[in-house]
Amino acid sequence: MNASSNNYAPFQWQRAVIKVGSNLIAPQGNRCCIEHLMPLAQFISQSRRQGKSVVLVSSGAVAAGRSALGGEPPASLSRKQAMAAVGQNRMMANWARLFDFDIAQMLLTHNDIRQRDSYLNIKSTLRELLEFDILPIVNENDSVASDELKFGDNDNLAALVALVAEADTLMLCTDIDGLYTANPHHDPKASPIRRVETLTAEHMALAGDSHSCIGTGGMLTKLQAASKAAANGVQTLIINGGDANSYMQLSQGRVPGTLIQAGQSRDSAKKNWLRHSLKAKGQLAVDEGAAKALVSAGASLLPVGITEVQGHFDIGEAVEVSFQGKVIATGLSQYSAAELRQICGAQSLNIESRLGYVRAPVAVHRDDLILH
Ligand SMILES: Nc1ncnc2c1ncn2[C@@H]1O[C@H](COP(=O)(O)OP(=O)(O)O)[C@@H](O)[C@H]1O
Ligand SMILES: N[C@@H](CCC(=O)OP(=O)(O)O)C(=O)O
Repeated sequence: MNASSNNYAPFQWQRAVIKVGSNLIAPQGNRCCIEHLMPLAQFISQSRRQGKSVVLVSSGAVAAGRSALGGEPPASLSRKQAMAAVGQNRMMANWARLFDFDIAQMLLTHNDIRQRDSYLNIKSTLRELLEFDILPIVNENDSVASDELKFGDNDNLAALVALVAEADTLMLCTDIDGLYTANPHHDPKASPIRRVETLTAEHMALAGDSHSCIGTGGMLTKLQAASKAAANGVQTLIINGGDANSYMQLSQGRVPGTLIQAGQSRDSAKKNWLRHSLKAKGQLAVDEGAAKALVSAGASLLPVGITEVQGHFDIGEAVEVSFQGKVIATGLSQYSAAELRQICGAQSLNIESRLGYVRAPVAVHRDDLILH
């Protein structure tokens, strides 16, 4: 299972979701501390200057808010939620001090990602923020999420954000430099595992709990997140996020910590998902111009090119796109069938006058569409 990182091609990434654990945000479990975040903040700034894009998933709200509510570890869910309400604010203020560009806060629950309409809203918001070069900072909406609405841990949340944000890489920044053969805090003989081609039950069995009472999930949730990411064509790095050397290695194309490779390309993962997991609920017939734009120009489908809407579907459901009776693409609709019937054939500028609002300028966004 162990391998040296030296024999591999340089490490590359273009869009990463970087997740930072509570242990780095508030190491003593009560106050935000900037010390461990400086190297990461510099790495993010430098990567953005090189044209890469980053979405940050930041834990630490509960730990950062603890001191305001007595300083003890939370004894109940409501205490934890109140701590998060205080700490989220502190944490964002801390991040704002580290960057000289705009940052944006996005607080999500599991339900928000599960539900089709809010899923598309999250996706569109992320797209807009990244287009304007704003750094999205995501956390679980701890003060509203009850158990059944919760992700519970930010490693798995970050894996889902990586899919929604169309990232190629998930970086889990923690207080240890990667996966070891056992928890090194308990076993001095533990040795690091540098590269994993395919995660197996054997790897999962190596992962134990967190040694501190600040982090949630320990190594197991990181491997679960990596497994989700790999299945969707996203590579995962587990690194020591407080160590400037990790980022230096990354900027030299080397792999610090543990790299868990993607199981397949992102394109084929997306194709499989759209083809096999989602059943099309309707059909959109399009004119020749729209068909050409989709097939030859890699464009999104605009309402103006739709000539007919068939079936009953809701926002975010899958639809087939056909030209002259032949299915040419499948994608997720930004509008319901009823809405599309009102705006088909209309220029995007006229969506508002027909519907009274504009959810999106396109009917099916290119990122949510595969060609047949
Ligand atoms: N096999 C393992 N390899 C490395 N760390 C492990 C392993 N098993 C358990 N751990 C624990 O996981 C911790 C990291 O997880 P956690 O404390 O939840 O961090 P974070 O707050 O960054 O999410 C490590 O500090 C270590 O105590
Ligand atoms: N949403 C919680 C973090 C939960 C969590 O997964 O924490 P961690 O294991 O430190 O990433 C918070 O902000 O405190």
